[in-house]
Amino acid sequence: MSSEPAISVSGVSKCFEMYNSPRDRLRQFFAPSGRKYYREFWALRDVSFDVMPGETIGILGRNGSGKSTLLQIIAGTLTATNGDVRVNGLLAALLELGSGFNSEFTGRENVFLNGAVLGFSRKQMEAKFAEIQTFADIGEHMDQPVRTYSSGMYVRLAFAVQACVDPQVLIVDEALSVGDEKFQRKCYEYIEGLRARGCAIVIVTHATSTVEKFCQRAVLLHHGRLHGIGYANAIIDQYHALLYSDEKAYLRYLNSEATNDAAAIAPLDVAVDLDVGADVPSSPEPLPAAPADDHAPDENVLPAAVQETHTRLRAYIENWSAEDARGERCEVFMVGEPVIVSARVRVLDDIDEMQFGILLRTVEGVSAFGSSTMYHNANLKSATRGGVYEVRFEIDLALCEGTYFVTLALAEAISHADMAYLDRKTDIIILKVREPRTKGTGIAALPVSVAFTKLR
Ligand SMILES: Nc1ncnc2c1ncn2[C@@H]1O[C@H](COP(=O)(O)OP(=O)(O)OP(=O)(O)O)[C@@H](O)[C@H]1O
Repeated sequence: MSSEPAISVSGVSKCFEMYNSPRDRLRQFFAPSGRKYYREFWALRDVSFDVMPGETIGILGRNGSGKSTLLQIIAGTLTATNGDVRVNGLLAALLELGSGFNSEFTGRENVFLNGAVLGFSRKQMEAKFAEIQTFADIGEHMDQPVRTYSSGMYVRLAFAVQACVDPQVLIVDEALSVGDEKFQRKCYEYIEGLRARGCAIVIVTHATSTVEKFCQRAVLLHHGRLHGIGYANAIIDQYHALLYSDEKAYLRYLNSEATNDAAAIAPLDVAVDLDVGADVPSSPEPLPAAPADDHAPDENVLPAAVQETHTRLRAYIENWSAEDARGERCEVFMVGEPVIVSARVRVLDDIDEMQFGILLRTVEGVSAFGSSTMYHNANLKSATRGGVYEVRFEIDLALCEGTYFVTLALAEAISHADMAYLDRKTDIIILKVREPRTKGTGIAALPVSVAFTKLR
């Protein structure tokens, strides 16, 4: 494999011109030079990093932090205001749904169109077509216009085209979350194969479990700046600290990480533009962590993920499960049915006070519900070294039909608004919520009564 970076992003900034009205846009068009009828909005500021061949890197960041803008600049569909991006080899990109296909053309025609954009002749695409068709697995829809496709079919075809051209660089923007879970699995397997062949891959996602499973390194963007770059686990921790804790906890987290492992994380300008408003909760929320396959690890052996991510482990979560009201392990529930999620906390140090949090998220990573022992005045007090405690959440699943992922988190409560994370288990339980007859859509299954009344 080449020692040259497959992607080199250096000093990239992107400024968007924000107009208050279409009139201002027109005025700007005719304005004398120097006169500005717009505000500048810097979506990216001075971002630099390299991706090596055979490396998969995840881009994390809150909504609006600049992830998609960065991907579009790497993919060449958007130009940077300052800085430079170099891509070494054939680049394939799965950007937002809708980009790349002509909706009036059939799937088959779009395959050839996309191939041409990627630099392949018709003959070369003909040779690849059977593989693309098998991968996409959309049957006779291949000869229908893509405007008739469901979003799942669309992603199947888009992924099949981009992946089967055997790129040296692959850019994926959340696109995979649209397909069904089986297809997502197939895509990730394919991505692994590409990576093994030396393809450099950049994935933007809100699902930290995806970054954890597929990426060696990750980048954290915050307000368009690069806040961290390093091992995926370390950046996920930093991302969660940013998402779920308050400013003090985030800064303390960064300080402790900087002392523990200066090479793994390179926090930048944190204090300058830290935004503690908007979607940051005022009190601590659950903080997710590494998924583990083993639900009941050997009592004396620490889970590998825990050993990796915590230099000084003081307590950890083990033996988690989801049960129905009869106490039986269960994955499929009816809307409104109670689930009992339980877990054990193994304590390795005397700890004054701990809170345990739970977070339910959709497949797309949207938080559906979170709670914590702190919210219920049920924190674990005066836990002693060697102790094992069980925590149980009984939750009525008032959620619309869908698949939800449960994350568990354990934190030391330092003061009411401050905490330090001890362990997290990200997306370790799957709950499938079913409804025999649809009564609502979205996430929350709110009680509804509705009726027509005859007035005349
Ligand atoms: N064409 C545009 N004109 C003006 N502002 C834009 C434009 N495109 C993006 N932005 C702004 O730039 C910022 C970064 O957007 P971007 O889509 O890159 O964020 P993101 O991290 O991908 O967000 P999300 O997680 O919500 O997809 C946002 O504040 C967005 O509103």
